[in-house]
Amino acid sequence: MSRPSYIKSRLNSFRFAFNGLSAVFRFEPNMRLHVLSSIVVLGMAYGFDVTRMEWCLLILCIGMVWVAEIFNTSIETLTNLVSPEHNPLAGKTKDLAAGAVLMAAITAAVVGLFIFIPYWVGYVNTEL
Ligand SMILES: Nc1ncnc2c1ncn2[C@@H]1O[C@H](COP(=O)(O)OP(=O)(O)OP(=O)(O)O)[C@@H](O)[C@H]1O
Repeated sequence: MSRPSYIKSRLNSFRFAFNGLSAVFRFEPNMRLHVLSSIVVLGMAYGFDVTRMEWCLLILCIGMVWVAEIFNTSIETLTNLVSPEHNPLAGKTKDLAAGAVLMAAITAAVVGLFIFIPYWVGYVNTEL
C-alpha cells in the first residue's frame, strides 16, 4: 500500500470510530445516564481533591462502564439485524450484553464507594 493511501485509510478508521462514539452518545439513553454519573463522580473527585491514584482508578472505572455500554449497543444492533423476529437466543444474547454493563457498573460503584466513603465521613465530621 502506498504511503498516502495508508495514512488516508488510518484516518478513515478514526473517523468511523468517532462516528460510532457519536451515535452511541446521541441515540442511547443509557449512555446519557453514564455520562451524567461520570460528571457527578468527577465533580466529587475534584471537590474532595482525591489522590492521583484515586483519579486513575475512577477514570478507569468510568472508561470500563462506557466501553461496556458501547459493546452492549453494538451487540444489540447486530442482534436486531440478524434476528429481528423473536428468538430466545437473540434475547439471551442481549441479556448477556446487558449483564456485562451491569457487572461493570456494580464494580465501578464498589470502587467509588471505597474511595468516597472516607471523604464523605471526613466531610460530615468536620461539618458537625
Ligand atoms: N429478538 C428478540 N428475541 C427475543 N427476546 C428479545 C429480542 N429482542 C429483545 N428481546 C428481549 O427483550 C429485552 C429488551 O430488548 P431491547 O432490544 O429493548 O434491549 P434493551 O436492553 O432494553 O435495550 P436498551 O439497553 O437500548 O434499553 C432483551 O434484553 C431481551 O431479553
